[in-house]
Amino acid sequence: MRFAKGHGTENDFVILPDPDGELELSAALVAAVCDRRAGIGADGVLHVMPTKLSPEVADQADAAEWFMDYRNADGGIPEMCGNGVRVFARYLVEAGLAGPGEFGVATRAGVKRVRLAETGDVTVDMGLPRLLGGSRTSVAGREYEGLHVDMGNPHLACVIGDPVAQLDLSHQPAFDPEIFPAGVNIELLNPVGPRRVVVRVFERGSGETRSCGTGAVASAVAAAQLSGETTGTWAVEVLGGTVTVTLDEHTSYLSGPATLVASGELTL
Ligand SMILES: N[C@@H](CCC[C@H](N)C(=O)O)C(=O)O
Repeated sequence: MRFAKGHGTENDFVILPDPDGELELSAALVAAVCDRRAGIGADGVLHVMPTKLSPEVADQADAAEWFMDYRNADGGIPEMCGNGVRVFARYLVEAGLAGPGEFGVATRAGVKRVRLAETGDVTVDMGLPRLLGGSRTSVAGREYEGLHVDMGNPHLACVIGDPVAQLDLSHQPAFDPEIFPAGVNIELLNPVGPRRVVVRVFERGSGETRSCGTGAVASAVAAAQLSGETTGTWAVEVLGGTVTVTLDEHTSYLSGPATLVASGELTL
């Protein structure tokens, strides 16, 4: 099986091209590939499928030739991955499956338009975040309030007073299973300047990651709400670098680097 490896601000992915839709991608296979000791190691898998051969998104085939069938490291199947779609776009262009410039990618959260800039950054139109009220988490015995933000996938974005650099995110933070019956991605953030935040993320199905694109947008939304703003551009510092989030009345955009680092043959 051919593979490539890539990352967006160190949110890393194994890319599995499957142009004929032949790969049986079980949860066990995904978990084995993502294993950082016995596999290649990654936060998730980007399974590259022709949209028209993928029944769950075949209705998107007119707007997007390729479907990002994203899987979490534990084999779970989430709706969307913001950094994943940027790395997916980079792969499509480098593999000659899409022309440079702007195009659509099919996802379980609908078609996402991506744009590759000459600078190397990839921008994705992430759609309008949905604000669904408040909830709480607790990390190592400390309770935090947050905002429930739906980015296609669920987020709880918490602006906190404690320095995020000192948090212990080695265990799953608690959350309310009545509000998040399918689990949730949890962001903890400190505003550190005008429209600038530092964020740590505990991802559903992957644990703490060094970046999360949907989480970066959810974090910007939470920071914006705190400062009484609804539009503008936020710098979101994550462990793996910095991404940019722009909020406007109709949608949100996520921009940052997306890089391929390896390719080869997988023998698992
Ligand atoms: N890293 C991703 C989000 C991946 C999915 C998430 N773990 C979930 O289960 O919803 C991103 O960049 O958005």
